[in-house]
Amino acid sequence: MPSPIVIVSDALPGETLAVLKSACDVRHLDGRDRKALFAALTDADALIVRSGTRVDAEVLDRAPRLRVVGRAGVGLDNVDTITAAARGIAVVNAPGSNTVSVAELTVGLIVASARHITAAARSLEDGQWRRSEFAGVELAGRTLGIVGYGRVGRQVARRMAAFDMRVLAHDPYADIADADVHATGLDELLATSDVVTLHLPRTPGTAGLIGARELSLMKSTAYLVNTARGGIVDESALTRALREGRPAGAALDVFATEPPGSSPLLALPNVVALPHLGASTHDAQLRAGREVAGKVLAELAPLLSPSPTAV
Ligand SMILES: NC(=O)C1=CN([C@@H]2O[C@H](COP(=O)(O)OP(=O)(O)OC[C@H]3O[C@@H](n4cnc5c(N)ncnc54)[C@H](O)[C@@H]3O)[C@@H](O)[C@H]2O)C=CC1
Ligand SMILES: O=C(O)CCC(=O)C(=O)O
Repeated sequence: MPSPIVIVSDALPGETLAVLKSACDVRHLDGRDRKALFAALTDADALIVRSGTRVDAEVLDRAPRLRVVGRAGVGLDNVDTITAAARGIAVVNAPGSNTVSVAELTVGLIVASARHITAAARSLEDGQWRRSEFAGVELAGRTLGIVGYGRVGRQVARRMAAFDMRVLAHDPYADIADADVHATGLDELLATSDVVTLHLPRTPGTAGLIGARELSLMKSTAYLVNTARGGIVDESALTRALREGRPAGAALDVFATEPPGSSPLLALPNVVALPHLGASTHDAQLRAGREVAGKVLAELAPLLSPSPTAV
């Protein structure tokens, strides 16, 4: 029996690739090259992606043999799960694999915002020594508002409570029962928080959740941190709001379109921008790779002989 064909269209750890190669014919390409992706999918049994490959109906149309799409990470907003389900294609991901990495990056962005770390570092690299301009604020005693109290939101709450912040959380679907975390409505959270951090998925229901009205509720001294998804925030409204100084600044790991090209957000002095690094630790990538490889091989089991290397 020929080995099943697995297309890998984003970067995966060597260990994951080795596991897949022990049982499958693994082919690499850059998933942003749609032409190459379409051509490779004609005889593919599995496709493994991260956030860089859009797996829409057009992609699935080109893949008549596809049994499984593996998402080496959490967010499934780049995969058309409805079309996949209608065609009997399994979609598997690795929930929890990168929770700690995203929470730790979020802590970094909160501290960087409160203390102007990136702007001050850039200024010194430019040969300037402007200490008073970069005076920040302490986080202790101030209020953190968490929108989306799932895996990442909870880990951020724990870590920032250790900074002695008062923690609010808004999540219509979660049980917010942790001591020292106060459940609130979204508007109240936006109006009272010194830092607002987003940890919810991008879905048709959350796209544009943070728009002009919501931003206008924030304090002029507050910061918005987004390590969730770009499309949750209306970027045009955010650009206008940041130019007007309400909120005071934003730290963004994610953008509505990635890479964000010439987004005006990148040129604003009160924006800290990263190239979607929340899950980019060796630890998280190894966990995500192991989990997704195991799940993909399980879906391919009927095509495998002899049985695959255990993962
Ligand atoms: N920057 C990065 O590299 C990464 C970003 N992410 C993003 O972070 C998001 C959260 O990840 P997890 O915590 O693992 O997901 P999760 O599924 O554990 O938590 C998401 C929470 O959002 C809540 N939620 C849904 N709609 C909401 C709404 N309208 N208002 C408030 N809360 C709402 C859900 O009830 C859930 O509790 C992912 O969906 C993904 O988009 C995840 C991993 C890496
Ligand atoms: O590593 C990636 O592809 C991004 C991680 C991410 O955003 C996710 O897991 O949802």
